[in-house]
Amino acid sequence: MSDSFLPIASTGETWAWLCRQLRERKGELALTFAVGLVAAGASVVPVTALGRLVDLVRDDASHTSLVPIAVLVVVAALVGGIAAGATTALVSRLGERILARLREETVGVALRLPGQTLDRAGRGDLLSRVGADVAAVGNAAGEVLPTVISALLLGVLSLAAMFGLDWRLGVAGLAAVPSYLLALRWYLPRSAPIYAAERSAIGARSQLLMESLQGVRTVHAYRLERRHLNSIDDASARARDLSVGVFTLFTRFVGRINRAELLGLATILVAGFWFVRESWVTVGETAAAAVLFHRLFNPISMILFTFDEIQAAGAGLARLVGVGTLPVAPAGTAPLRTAELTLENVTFGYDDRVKVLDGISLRVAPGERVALVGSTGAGKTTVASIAAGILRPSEGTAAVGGVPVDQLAPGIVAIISQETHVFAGPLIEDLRLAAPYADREEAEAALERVGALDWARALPDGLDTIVGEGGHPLTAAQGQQLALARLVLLDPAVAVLDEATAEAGSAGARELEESALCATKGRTTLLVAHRLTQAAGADRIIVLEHGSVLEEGTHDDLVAAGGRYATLWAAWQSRS
Ligand SMILES: Nc1ncnc2c1ncn2[C@@H]1O[C@H](COP(=O)(O)OP(=O)(O)OP(=O)(O)O)[C@@H](O)[C@H]1O
Repeated sequence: MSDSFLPIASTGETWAWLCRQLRERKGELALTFAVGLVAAGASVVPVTALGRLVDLVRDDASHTSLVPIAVLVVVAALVGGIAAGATTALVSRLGERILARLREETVGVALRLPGQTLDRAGRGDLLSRVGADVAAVGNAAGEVLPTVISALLLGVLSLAAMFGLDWRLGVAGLAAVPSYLLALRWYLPRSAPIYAAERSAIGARSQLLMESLQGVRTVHAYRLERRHLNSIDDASARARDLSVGVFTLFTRFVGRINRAELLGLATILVAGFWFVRESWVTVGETAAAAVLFHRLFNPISMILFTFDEIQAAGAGLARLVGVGTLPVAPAGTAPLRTAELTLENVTFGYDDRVKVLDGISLRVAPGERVALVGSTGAGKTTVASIAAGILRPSEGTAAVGGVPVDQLAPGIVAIISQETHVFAGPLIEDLRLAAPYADREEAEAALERVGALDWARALPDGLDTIVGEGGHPLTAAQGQQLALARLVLLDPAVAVLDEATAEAGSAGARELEESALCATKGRTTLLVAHRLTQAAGADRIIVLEHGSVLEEGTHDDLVAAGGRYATLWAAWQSRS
């Protein structure tokens, strides 16, 4: 599976998105910029004051003439300190807000993506975008960006100050720029592939480690320890060699930067010497220009050394903005007309090559309970997903009361799929996901209806017990009952149950069947039945084979007809 099935925004799209965000926050941006300028300006002042000081000392000025300079330096230091802190806070706040918006947009789109898109793309890609990519952009927004922006402002203002001292000194300062650019031109094309190789080697090592740990029983059983250790060793060695390569390259890059610094400073000093001899500038001005330039060493290095992080953040941003470019159908709003579920000539394939459903039509009357039966791979889950609006048919329609399911307001159709999820948190909140305003009595009533109240109350903190990942463990059957209780609270007119009891062992299965029956009483219900007792209790049964309807009728009719269902039923009875 390609890891980039979800789109990645182009550079143009990413910039356009970023500019839109910044335009929306013009005021905040202007304030950040203004405070940043004050901070940079305040840090340039003491240096120019130093130049003035040198000239005063050379001219044997009186002690009192030094006082205003000392005051200026102290005030500039205070203002600079405050403004620099404020700039960092403002830039990170701006960055964090934009990032929060991006994360909300991405998750918002991801949650409304059609199931097929997510299945094809692989959830891993999406998870790495909202996880690792958000972290990379967050790091840039919170730490790298404030440094870079302050450094850029300081760089521009320092150059301006050098030109302000004397244009010739400014030109001498500019002379170092080409060496920096050359260093970057040497480094960037070399660093990108080696960093990418290092990242993938580290990824491969983690993958190997994870596989070995997850499959540790198999590894022990087949005595594969040595072989696994050897492969992990090899992968580690590759990652280590690449890391050493990255470090070597970086050290050589630092050498080039140092060379550029040396060249710049030497140019200013030599040129300054000449300018002083020609009486174009004073010694103090030359000294100030040299210190201004020297003070740029740190900021420039910071910008250059964070280039990789900025590149990673840029790539992450493009991946996040890319998710936002996916077309997502707006949530439906149509009200319920009648609770009749219909599928008409529905054709569907997970990919373009194989048709999984081939022109299926079925109808579930209001309040009717219809069971779908068929061998593995017949297409039952696919039909259920289409009926619930999780999958969209390639041809035909799935509708409730004549309205396509994707146009219906939320809460009219609900599905309990094979993967019922217990969300981490108090059990009662898990229930309230379906109905946020439900009170404790309603939640308890829902649990009671599905026969789960007794065990829920018996949990260590009753309904307030933390369940889900890291919380009190629930059995698979309890998880199913919780899902059924959520369905009761949501109170949909149409319920689709896909193997709601399949998880349970045979002892608990009957109890779960009973829970499912109670939860769906009075609702139009389409039920994927793997246990034929569930089908036998339904009003009508539809037998699917190879994506088409093979038989349809009541249990008694189908048994009497002696067809596929009758064979399945006979086999089921002899087994049980
Ligand atoms: N996400 C998917 N991507 C590709 N093919 C899929 C996917 N899900 C199901 N299929 C294929 O579609 C066909 C129908 O699967 P479906 O799960 O609907 O059948 P089923 O009758 O519910 O089977 P089971 O009883 O085993 O759950 C099968 O051939 C299956 O391999």
